[in-house]
Amino acid sequence: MSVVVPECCDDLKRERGRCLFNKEELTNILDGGPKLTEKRRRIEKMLINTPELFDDVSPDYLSHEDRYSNELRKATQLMTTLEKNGFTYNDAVTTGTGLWLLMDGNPLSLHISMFLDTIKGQSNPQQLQEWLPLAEKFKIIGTYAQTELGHGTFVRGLETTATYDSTTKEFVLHSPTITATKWWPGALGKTSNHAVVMAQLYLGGKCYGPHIFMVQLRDLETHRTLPGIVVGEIGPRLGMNSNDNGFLQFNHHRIPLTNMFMKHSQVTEDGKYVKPLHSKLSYGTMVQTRVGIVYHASRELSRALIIAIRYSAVRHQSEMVPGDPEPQILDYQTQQYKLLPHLASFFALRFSARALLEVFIGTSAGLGSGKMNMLPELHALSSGLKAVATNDAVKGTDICRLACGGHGYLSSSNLPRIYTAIAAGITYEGENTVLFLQVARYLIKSFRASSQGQTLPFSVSYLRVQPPSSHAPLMSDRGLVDALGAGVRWMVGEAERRLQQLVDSGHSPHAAWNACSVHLVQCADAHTRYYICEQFVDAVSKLGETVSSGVHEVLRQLCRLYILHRVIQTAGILLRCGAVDGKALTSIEEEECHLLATLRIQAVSIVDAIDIKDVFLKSTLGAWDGNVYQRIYEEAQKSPLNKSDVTQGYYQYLRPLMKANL
Ligand SMILES: CC/C=C\C/C=C\C/C=C\C/C=C\CCC(=O)SCCNC(=O)CCNC(=O)[C@H](O)C(C)(C)COP(=O)(O)OP(=O)(O)OC[C@H]1O[C@@H](n2cnc3c(N)ncnc32)[C@H](O)[C@@H]1OP(=O)(O)O
Ligand SMILES: Cc1cc2nc3c(=O)[nH]c(=O)nc-3n(C[C@H](O)[C@H](O)[C@H](O)COP(=O)(O)OP(=O)(O)OC[C@H]3O[C@@H](n4cnc5c(N)ncnc54)[C@H](O)[C@@H]3O)c2cc1C
Repeated sequence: MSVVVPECCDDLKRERGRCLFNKEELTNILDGGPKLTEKRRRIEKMLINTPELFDDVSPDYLSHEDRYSNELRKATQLMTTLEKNGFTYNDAVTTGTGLWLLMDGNPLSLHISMFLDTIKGQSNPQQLQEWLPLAEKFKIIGTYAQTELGHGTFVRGLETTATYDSTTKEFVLHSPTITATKWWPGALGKTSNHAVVMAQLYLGGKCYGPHIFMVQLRDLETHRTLPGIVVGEIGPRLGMNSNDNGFLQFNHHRIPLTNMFMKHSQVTEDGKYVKPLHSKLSYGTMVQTRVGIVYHASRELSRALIIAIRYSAVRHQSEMVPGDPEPQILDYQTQQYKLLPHLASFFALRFSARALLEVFIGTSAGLGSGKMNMLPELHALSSGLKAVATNDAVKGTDICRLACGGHGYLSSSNLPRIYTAIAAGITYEGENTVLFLQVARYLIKSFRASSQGQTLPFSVSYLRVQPPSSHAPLMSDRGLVDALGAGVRWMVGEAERRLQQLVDSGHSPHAAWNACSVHLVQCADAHTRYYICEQFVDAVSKLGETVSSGVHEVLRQLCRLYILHRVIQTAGILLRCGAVDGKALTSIEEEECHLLATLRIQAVSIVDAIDIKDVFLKSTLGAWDGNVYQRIYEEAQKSPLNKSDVTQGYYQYLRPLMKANL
């Protein structure tokens, strides 16, 4: 059946006709300015004009091995296309385009992110000069091998050892137990010929804790595994199965002294240890990746939202008024309640990701001149935002899937794949509960420091024991954000009180910490969300002076929805600490419903402004033209089961069953 694709279906035409703001202006804001929009579109055009980057057959129909090879084919093609056209792989990552083409995890992603970032951030000048050009030109291909079968979260508990032998000036890498096997690193199984490996440094029989080493794993000509190394792939996962997550064991494998990354700590030829300025500087690559993940999560959430909101404008179901035509499902308040707060979250995360990036850049510049004081703040912010962003992206993506009813469960909607890929983000790069507990540690320390009269860093300054009282009217954006801040202060104060009470009653501080950890995680989550609200309000108010009134109004409404929704989610705490009363909550609930109806009118135009092209959305439900049913039907025709009317399975199994005398 041939498809006549209308320019765009009537429903979407009508939706777009109601747009009251300048879409291009909103696109520019999301990209970070018109120049960045223009650059992103140039990259997209170049990629769209490279047919080799697209799948002929859906990866769903490929074998495990073919999925990997197909993705590797596209990943290498992507790198050469970028290079030939004067772009870097970073350009493809920071615009999202590259990651979207490589739809389900790709075998070069660890190379272009954590492997290169470790070389840039952990090398001394000689190492940088030696390794960076090789890695940038793909002469060596690597990954980040830290997690082991027995330990992922607890980096200090890693078992892989790197023992210095001063007689040969080498480190001996060894995996003493099965649990010391490196397990999970992306691209480790079959792609990488090098890895940066986290191992316990031993000098003269003493352990100096985890340090990073550059290790060659495979021969650069034959790609065969080197002696003393066992490496392979770990098998199918929930998602991202086109990556070759791998395992790695060392059997007394020797590497030169100069292969320990020596920017921050050093080992001399005679085996002396030189301490770093801060003990956690070797965790820098993780921090940098967490910053990137906040952007990544917001982008993936936006893809799901575009799909679900366009589909909700095209899908008609049931009767709102008996006898009337079936309405667009987006007209149901419950559907708006499912989707629009997540749309607001996407904007909130995007502005917060930008603010975090600035903190990261500022802190990194400080580290360059020996200033370590911003490191705890960066660690807490990046941990909290990584956790909230991935939690919300996963939840939001699943809500988008559910909001599309049965068709959201179709692989061709692309929602399952977006979901399984981003779901891994809750676990990798620091499991979210664990990261929240790191944030909580910072909150409690800050709260205690404030009681002793110390000045607090900016992200926690609102926790000070005697904060200035809020002058903003409660129902203003600022007033509600101040109320949320008061709620977090109350929660942290309460956590501190409970901790102290447990210690006073004879518990060790560690036992007390564990006994309060559910509450502590809630404090960290609430603190991070307060920070996000602040960033959203600040960004919208700063933009107010520079953008047109239509765009400003949309941003103001989204920001308001985010705050109202957050207040309702936190109602219990806010009532307990007296920051709001029942009457205020009732009016907030009513206002939220009102705002849903207002935002619904322009919802399609808002997701259009996110400006993700169909080839990157890869969805039968979310395409720009809204031609949903034809696309779903055509995708189904591609199923290999439809190649013949009667399948082999019929002759092999079904027919014998039907003929059997049961
Ligand atoms: C650029 C990318 C772009 C886009 C991304 C897109 C897609 C994703 C692409 C790639 C990602 C794919 C795969 C992911 C790869 C991985 O998963 S790699 C493995 C990641 N592993 C982890 O994250 C492990 C998590 N665990 C930890 O980080 C630590 O073990 C810990 C923080 C939980 C605890 O560390 P310890 O050494 O045990 O700490 P401690 O002795 O208890 O001390 C705590 C004190 O140290 C401070 N601290 C901890 N970490 C840091 C840090 N990074 N920076 C600064 N300070 C740190 C902490 O605050 C405590 O300080 P106190 O003053 O309170 O003592
Ligand atoms: C798709 C994917 C890709 C990955 N890529 C890489 C990679 O490239 N390189 C790499 O080195 N690693 C990689 N990892 C590993 C990843 O970083 C770890 O899985 C992650 O750090 C969590 O560690 P874990 O698996 O040991 O979980 P655990 O730490 O065993 O967590 C299990 C449970 O225990 C809880 N828990 C653990 N510690 C605490 C605590 N202190 N307090 C309270 N609760 C706790 C957690 O909250 C969780 O509920 C990848 C993982 C995945 C899923």
